[in-house]
Amino acid sequence: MPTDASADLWLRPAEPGEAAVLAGVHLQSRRAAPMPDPVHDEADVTRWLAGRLESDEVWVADLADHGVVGYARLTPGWLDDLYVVPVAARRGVGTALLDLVKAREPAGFCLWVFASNTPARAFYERHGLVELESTDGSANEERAPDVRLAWPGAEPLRFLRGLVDDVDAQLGDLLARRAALTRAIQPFKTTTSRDPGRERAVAEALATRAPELGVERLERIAHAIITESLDAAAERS
Ligand SMILES: O=C(O)C(=O)C[C@]1(C(=O)O)C=C[C@@H](O)C=C1
Repeated sequence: MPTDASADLWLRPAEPGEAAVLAGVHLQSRRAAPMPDPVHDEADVTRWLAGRLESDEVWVADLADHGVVGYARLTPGWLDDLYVVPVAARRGVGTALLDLVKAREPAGFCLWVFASNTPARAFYERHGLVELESTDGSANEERAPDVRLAWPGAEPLRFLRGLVDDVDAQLGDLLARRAALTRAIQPFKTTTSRDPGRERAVAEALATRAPELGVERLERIAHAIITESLDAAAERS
């Protein structure tokens, strides 16, 4: 389909045989951006994208004078890839792809961006995405800090509450596990008094995972969790 941005720009679904071309776009745009070096070579990326083309929704941007210059890859609720080659920069290709993704995922979606990629973060901010949590990168292949972003869609409150519900489901499981451990420890203790040193250490450990909250807040949160866990344990016995 032609885009509003330019009569020369076309967006169309990717074809099954395009993995090699898209791998070139992927690696060229990665190398031009302030991102960690790719951990996979072109052959690996091509093989991986060939698989993704079978399962994911992939849209390609074609510029009349350059051919394929960008692509976007979506899975339900996520924008997994959005890459534009440097030669096509500032021609509205990224915006056109992002607008298409918004139209395809009107309820909202998330994506990950490397923390170091400040141009991409500014681009997404200009386009109404909001930054969610930051990580230290230990869960990604590059081991580089990253940030989750959300486009909250047509009904932001509904979309963001859906994300809260997902996290609360995990938090509930973690609270159940933690309360059970607090209970299991008690019979092995020689005193029923609380151990402020241990509780401070718990808060400090939590702060390495949730720096946005800081040790003092986490100490209060841990205190409430431990108080209620001890109370629940006492009620059971
Ligand atoms: O480690 C202990 O001594 C516990 O009793 C467990 C626990 C906790 O739940 O983390 C609970 C109470 C103490 O004040 C400190 C820690």
